[in-house]
Amino acid sequence: MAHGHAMPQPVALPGVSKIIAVGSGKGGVGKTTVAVNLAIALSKLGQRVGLIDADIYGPNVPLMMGSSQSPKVGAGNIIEPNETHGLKTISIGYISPGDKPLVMRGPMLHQIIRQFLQQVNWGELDYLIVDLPPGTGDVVISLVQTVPLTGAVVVSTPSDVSLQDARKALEMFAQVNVEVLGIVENMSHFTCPHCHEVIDIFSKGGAERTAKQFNIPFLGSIELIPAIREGGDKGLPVALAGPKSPQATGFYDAAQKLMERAEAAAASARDVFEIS
Ligand SMILES: Nc1ncnc2c1ncn2[C@@H]1O[C@H](COP(=O)(O)OP(=O)(O)OP(=O)(O)O)[C@@H](O)[C@H]1O
Repeated sequence: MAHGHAMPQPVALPGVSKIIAVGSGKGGVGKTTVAVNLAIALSKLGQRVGLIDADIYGPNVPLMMGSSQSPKVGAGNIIEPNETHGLKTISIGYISPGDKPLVMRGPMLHQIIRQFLQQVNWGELDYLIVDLPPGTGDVVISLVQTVPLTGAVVVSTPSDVSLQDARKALEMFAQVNVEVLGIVENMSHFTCPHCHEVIDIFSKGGAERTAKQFNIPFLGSIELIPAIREGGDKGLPVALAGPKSPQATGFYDAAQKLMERAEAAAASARDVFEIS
């Protein structure tokens, strides 16, 4: 380590075994929908799961989770996360609700991310999922400076514009040394409920091809289904219906694959730690 002003070293959160960031590059591709449903699927598969809404400017997790209580702050300024649908969650939306835009500088953003990680009473968790904001890497930098990440999931639609941004997200994670555990293709195709014809609204298969090209696991595709949007708007994500629900199976398949990848990544990180 060089002398002088050393970069802050990330420190693991006691009790939290894996931290996974969900990013997309492009907004509106369903990143929060995927993060929330993956988190619920993991929890229904027996994992203890927390969810951080790291989108400070446009927090959507409270609406999608149907939770809005202000979190309690206890001794030592420790924040109690909201417990909804079996998950522990924190969002700036719980603290500053309403539609007022939040204006803040970079250091404040960094501070909030640190607080969400270190000052929330997460307890024992198998997975802490972090829903990243779309766009630039500010929050990712705050994250990697604060805690060691197990890896990231990149969400994209199959359209070329979305994939172009997904590739940027892949490069960003590579730059900060975060392993991408997989790509999820969202809004993959639409099955007409009347004629059962499959319509590829945003094209199809592009995310899988991108995954192959970058040698990254493909975690699966999620159909464009009105019930997924309705579930999000009502605060009752479709994954709550369990793995057998036709609308939720895509999320459960992706959650299973993610668990395998995350276990492998966590195990190899432990090996490196023990050797060094
Ligand atoms: N597979 C899907 N089928 C139907 N609707 C979907 C699907 N995925 C997402 N949506 C809907 O698309 C809209 C955008 O999704 P979401 O808010 O999750 O995107 P996002 O990428 O997190 O956006 P941003 O980060 O820019 O706020 C929401 O209304 C959501 O319910």
